[in-house]
Amino acid sequence: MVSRSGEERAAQVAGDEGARGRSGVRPSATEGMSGEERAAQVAGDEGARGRSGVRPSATEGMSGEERGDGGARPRVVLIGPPGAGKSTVGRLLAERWGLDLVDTDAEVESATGRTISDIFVEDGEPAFRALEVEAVRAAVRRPGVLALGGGAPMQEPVQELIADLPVVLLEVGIADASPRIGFDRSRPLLSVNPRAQWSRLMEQRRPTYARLADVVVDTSGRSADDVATAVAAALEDGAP
Ligand SMILES: Nc1ncnc2c1ncn2[C@@H]1O[C@H](COP(=O)(O)OP(=O)(O)O)[C@@H](O)[C@H]1O
Ligand SMILES: O=C(O)C1=C[C@@H](OP(=O)(O)O)[C@@H](O)[C@H](O)C1
Ligand SMILES: [Mg+2]
Repeated sequence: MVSRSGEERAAQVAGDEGARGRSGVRPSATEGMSGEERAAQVAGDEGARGRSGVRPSATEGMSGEERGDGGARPRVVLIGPPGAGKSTVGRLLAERWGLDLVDTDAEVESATGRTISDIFVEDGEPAFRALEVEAVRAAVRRPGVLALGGGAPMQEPVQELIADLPVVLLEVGIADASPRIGFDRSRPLLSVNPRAQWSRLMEQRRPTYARLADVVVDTSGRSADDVATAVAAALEDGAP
């Protein structure tokens, strides 16, 4: 874990660039962008991203009743690179807490009856990203542990949907990610030149991951069980 004292965490939460504002309201990701940049961002072109901030959540500060969801929300949202262990640690946390694991990749697969790879190959990435947003939209109204796919937090609607939830970034470097995921074909974005592709994607994504995270837990050289313990401890320690 990048262990943060309550003060450091508060600093992160209050920071101008990299976290929510003092009011808890995050600035718009598209503020100040040209129409083209905005369109590229919505369409999933990560190259056009990198501006700071995301839109304030429409539901931030609302009661469960006002949101119309009875107050159900995930206890934690796990984000991070492929191979960070989001799905695995998510399952361990769900078991510990007696909650459901909601994994957006699994939700997309069960909703469509198709694998992520098939959706990418047959319909293209934008089709997958649209399904992913809908999976997150449904998931944020459910109690449980929410594990996102690695690319989900790059989508602006997803950033809005998770804006007022406790977000934990699971960090991992290429050295640990590589043996973990084996760079097989189940992750279509990594099917060609996987190590270079992983590194390129992470270079683009890291600033966004960091900005969205309330807590960062380093998973390198640690078992999934240790990581789950660190996440639970950080949350019990007063993270939002
Ligand atoms: N901390 C860890 N140490 C070693 N292996 C791990 C760890 N976390 C996950 N794994 C393994 O790495 C692989 C990828 O994990 P997964 O949870 O699917 O990652 P993600 O959902 O972040 O892409 C799985 O085989 C899992 O068992
Ligand atoms: O990084 C990405 O863009 C993706 C990560 C995958 O999830 P994991 O991060 O759980 O492997 C899955 O959503 C899809 O293959 C796309
Ligand atoms: Mg996963």
